[in-house]
Amino acid sequence: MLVLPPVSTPMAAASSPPPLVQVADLAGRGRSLIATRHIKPGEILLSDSPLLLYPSSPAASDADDHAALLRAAHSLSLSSPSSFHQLLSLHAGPTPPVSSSSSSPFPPSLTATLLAADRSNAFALADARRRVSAYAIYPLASFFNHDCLPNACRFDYPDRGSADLTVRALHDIPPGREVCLSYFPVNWGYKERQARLLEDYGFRCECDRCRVEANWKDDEENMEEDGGDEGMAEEEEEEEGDGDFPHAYFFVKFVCDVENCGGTLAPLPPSDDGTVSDVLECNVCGKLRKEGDEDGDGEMDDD
Ligand SMILES: C[S@@+](CC[C@H](N)C(=O)[O-])C[C@H]1O[C@@H](n2cnc3c(N)ncnc32)[C@H](O)[C@@H]1O
Repeated sequence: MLVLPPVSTPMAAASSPPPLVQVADLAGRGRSLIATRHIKPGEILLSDSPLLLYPSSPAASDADDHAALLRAAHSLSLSSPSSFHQLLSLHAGPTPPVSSSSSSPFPPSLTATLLAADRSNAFALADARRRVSAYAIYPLASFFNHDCLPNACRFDYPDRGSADLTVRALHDIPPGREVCLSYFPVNWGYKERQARLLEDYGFRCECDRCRVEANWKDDEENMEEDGGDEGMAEEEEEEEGDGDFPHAYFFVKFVCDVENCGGTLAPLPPSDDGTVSDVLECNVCGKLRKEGDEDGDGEMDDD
């Protein structure tokens, strides 16, 4: 991939990007984050604090969440007009059905913009029991585009009293390559992913994985949702080769095998002397797994 020059967007000028990624405009993808140098597995690409944070709960309806978002945005507009302006400069995709406009402190068009920006950019934060406890919008992490086979994933620790987010590389990333997250658990099937991306983010995904899975029959997709390669016997995998499932390696190495987890595993950050860790951590359940022990039995697997 080309090494792209930095683009001087208003956002890039307002908050200088951290050194490992820079904002660039990519055709058809808008603002994007690009690696500025070779990145090692597990390296922390950025740490970001929320621009806006509002509470939620498993019982909250969309109307409750919208009201909480608008209240938090209103406070921000009063306490920090520049941060509020920054919030309004984030990408705003499709506007969700406006359920709380009558109680909004903003005029209808601004309310719609805020709800759309929230839908495209908010990250759900979960408590220790993995229930949604808040939503947060981050000034830099909002520039990560989506890929169904991401090369980075986010970690957050709200149960430690922090809403900060860090993003770690899953594997080597060459300079100039775009860094992408998955906007939802990577084990979702093709149709579910496409529907969510269109409805909430307003685009059709044409990533490498989607191009392959667009040609799958329904039963192949079900196999992936049921655990993908994990449900596939090793002999079958060898017989079929990787032609129909070229991303099998990704699932084996980077998708957490804890039941109902769906998290992504990233290596722990490299040590101070730059040595890459051979321990991977799940960004949802926190499970640690040694590289080469993909079946999780504590023994090194054979090749
Ligand atoms: C969180 S923002 C990412 C930053 C955004 N590109 C921008 O210009 O600010 C999400 C939006 O980025 C765009 N986007 C993200 N991933 C994409 C992809 N794989 N292909 C095309 N557009 C994408 C969509 O418009 C989506 O609603």
